[in-house]
Amino acid sequence: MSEHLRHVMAHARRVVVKVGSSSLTGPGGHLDETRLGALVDVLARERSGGREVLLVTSGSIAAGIGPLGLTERPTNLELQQAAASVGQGKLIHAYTQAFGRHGLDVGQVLLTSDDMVRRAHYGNARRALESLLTLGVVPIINENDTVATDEIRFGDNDRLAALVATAIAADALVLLTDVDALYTAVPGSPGAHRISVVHGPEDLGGIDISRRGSSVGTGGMITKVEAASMATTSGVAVVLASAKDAGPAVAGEDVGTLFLPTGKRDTTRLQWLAHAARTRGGIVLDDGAVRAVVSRRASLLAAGVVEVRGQFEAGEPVDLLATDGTLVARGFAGFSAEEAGQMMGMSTDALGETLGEHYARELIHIDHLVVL
Ligand SMILES: Nc1ncnc2c1ncn2[C@@H]1O[C@H](COP(=O)(O)OP(=O)(O)O)[C@@H](O)[C@H]1O
Ligand SMILES: N[C@@H](CCC(=O)OP(=O)(O)O)C(=O)O
Repeated sequence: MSEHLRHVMAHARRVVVKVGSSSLTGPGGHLDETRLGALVDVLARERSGGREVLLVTSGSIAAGIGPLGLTERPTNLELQQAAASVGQGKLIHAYTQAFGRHGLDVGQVLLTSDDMVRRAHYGNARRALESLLTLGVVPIINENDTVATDEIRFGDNDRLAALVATAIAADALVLLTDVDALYTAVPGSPGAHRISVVHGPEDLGGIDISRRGSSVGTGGMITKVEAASMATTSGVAVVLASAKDAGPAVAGEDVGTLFLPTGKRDTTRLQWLAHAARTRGGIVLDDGAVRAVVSRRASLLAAGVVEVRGQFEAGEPVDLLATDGTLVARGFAGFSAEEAGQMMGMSTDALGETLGEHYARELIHIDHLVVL
């Protein structure tokens, strides 16, 4: 049924593939080089077929469990950092060797959440990835778990993979895991059946994704569905499939679950604003302003603002909230928090008369806004 939709995958030129810990490590907390090698064979074939491939790989912590003599995935941060330090070395060594057998070089890219959250860093990470691709190198990306702290870490690579895919304007994102698709309920439970295509958020109502995933993975299905939604709203097609089905999934065969793109590709600046930006403040809109911004795609005028929260400077990202606290949009503020506080509730004419001509304009221009 979904075969004709899979051409999105079959024709994708730039593909981000993410593989989970449970698909790369065995029960004793050691890397499973056979499974890793099988994945690399698929990716190398795609590369020689002319596609650009980036790999986001989990498994640093899981692959450090055995070598450190631990019996299970550590829960405290210091041990996770140590396991990641040992495991990441083993991971990159295994990938270097496996891709090397195909005559391909790999480049290790370890990212922290700051690299995605701060705009200058985001641009820097994007340029580094582009440069590797231009040079024909396969980027092997993971979170920098050894220096990540609880406060700043992504924690799961599903979201990181979606951010990477949008940042480098990939055509497709393939999430490989230990289950063969998204199911309507926990796989194996009565009546649970595979979902072949998700056209948009409306197809996800009533699906049970609450159960935690494997003992070595972190996100479970929740973070995968969130990552898929993040990527598809930015115009990136997503396939969720078993790592065993990596070949057919990347080739666009009817395996796993295809999430069709729902949005168009925004400029990178607006993608960053929507998904990665960390805000220091918010602007609360009355109901009319919410309708204007969300439904009519109008600029935000000071007249529709009822509260200004936190501190921000002109040009910084801010949250736009409804009066019930719902996040409805994000934008680059046209004025600082202090100025916005003085301007709120005033018509454009009144702003010009009381504060001066400089203030007689929108608080956030539509070109600097993304509706969420
Ligand atoms: N509705 C669902 N459909 C498919 N899998 C689900 C669902 N709900 C929960 N899961 C669980 O999500 C797990 C995958 O998540 P996780 O273990 O974090 O994978 P990874 O290590 O690949 O990131 C599956 O093993 C499965 O048990
Ligand atoms: N950066 C961590 C990834 C943790 C993670 O997301 O794991 P998973 O749920 O298996 O994708 C690691 O390499 O262990």
